[in-house]
Amino acid sequence: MAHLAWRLAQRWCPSSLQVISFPVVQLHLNRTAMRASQKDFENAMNQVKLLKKDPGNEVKLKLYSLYKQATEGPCNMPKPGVFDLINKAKWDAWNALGSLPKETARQNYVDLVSSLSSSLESSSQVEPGTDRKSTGYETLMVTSEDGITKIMLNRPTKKNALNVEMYHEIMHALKAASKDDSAITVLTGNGDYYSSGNDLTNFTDIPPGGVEEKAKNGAVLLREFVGCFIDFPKPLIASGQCPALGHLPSPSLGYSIAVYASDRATFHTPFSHLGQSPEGCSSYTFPKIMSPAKATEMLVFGKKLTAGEACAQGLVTEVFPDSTFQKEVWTRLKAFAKLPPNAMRISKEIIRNREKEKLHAVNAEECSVLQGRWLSDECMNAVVNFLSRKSKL
Ligand SMILES: CCCCCCCCCCC/C=C/C(=O)SCCNC(=O)CCNC(=O)[C@H](O)C(C)(C)COP(=O)(O)OP(=O)(O)OC[C@H]1O[C@@H](n2cnc3c(N)ncnc32)[C@H](O)[C@@H]1OP(=O)(O)O
Repeated sequence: MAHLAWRLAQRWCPSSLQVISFPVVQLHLNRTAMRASQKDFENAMNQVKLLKKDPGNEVKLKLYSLYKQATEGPCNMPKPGVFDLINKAKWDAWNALGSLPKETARQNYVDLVSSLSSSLESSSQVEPGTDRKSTGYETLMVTSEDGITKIMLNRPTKKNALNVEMYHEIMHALKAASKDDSAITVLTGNGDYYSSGNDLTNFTDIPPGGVEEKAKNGAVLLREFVGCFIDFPKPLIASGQCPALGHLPSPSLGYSIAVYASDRATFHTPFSHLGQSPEGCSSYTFPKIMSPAKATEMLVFGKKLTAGEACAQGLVTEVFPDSTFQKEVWTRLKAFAKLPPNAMRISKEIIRNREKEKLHAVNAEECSVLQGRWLSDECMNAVVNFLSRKSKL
């Protein structure tokens, strides 16, 4: 119903920019006479994150375009290439709003969310505290409270696999967190996986330059992504209650000053299974943190570690019982966040700085090796097997 309503709602009345009358939408016409405040807008953004059912791509595009129009005004970004399907769809949706005033876009956004909320139930499955200050990301929930910026991967139905958009959004969120007034930053995941690593569908949309161009772009993206972790100036904590697979564990484990895991969490870097090779500087940091022999088991043979094993190996700082995980970890984080922020920054700097150059060099080398791996039959077969539902990890 909401879906249909919003198809109709997209037919703007050019003069007033109000929506054409339709039962569900009509309910909101009275509200369009009012101006949504910034607070209403922020509340609506939070509400979107709590929707239990996915409202579908069409509505999500509408929400995206209204959000962009409300916050940035008319689209003046260069149009993405035809093969960049997702970004092109987003660009088209935003551009279609033309010169719609920011205030009207804000009001329409609030009305759209209100209509969705009344037809789709709100979720009760998100972690506490996530509704306080979300910031319009598509794949993340970012909140900032009590001196802590929390970046939560938020594609739970895809086990928080990192699609290209998520790579970009994490980089953006890290850059924003490095400048905000929080003392510490926490990286976590929503749902039953901290992350399932690189989204294997990233391998599917091949640009005009073919797989070679795809692999080259992938290596550039990965290098930049890992570089953001290397350069991140504040204390960064990875907090994981559930399995962490592949990609994200390595950069976030290697550069976090603390890793908290529940006794349900596992750590798995199955690079060889996928015809790939270590990344996130894990080829350098893991043998240093663990031992070369244990790192080999993990990075070459893809041995999965329990949280307890990872803690014994020094990859994880501390393991908490699953039932009390959130409470215990957040009590601790809140205490840390009260420490003098500059002192923490400087302490992190002195620990990490002498390694920085080395880490950037390792990152560059790993990305270059991976670029070759992505073109190999071993890697292509593994991806095809997953995508054709023949294999899972
Ligand atoms: C040239 C490319 C450029 C790319 C850009 C840069 C890339 C940098 C890459 C750096 C190297 C990274 C290495 C890694 O990350 S290795 C790890 C890769 N991950 C995997 O192989 C995990 C695959 N997933 C699974 O094995 C299982 O899904 C899992 C065990 C995680 C969970 O199983 P479960 O049965 O509980 O759940 P489902 O399988 O039903 O999953 C639910 C839906 O989520 C989708 N899903 C899950 N993980 C991924 C993934 N990694 N990529 C894409 N999609 C994923 C799954 O397909 C289901 O979707 P549907 O509901 O639509 O079926």
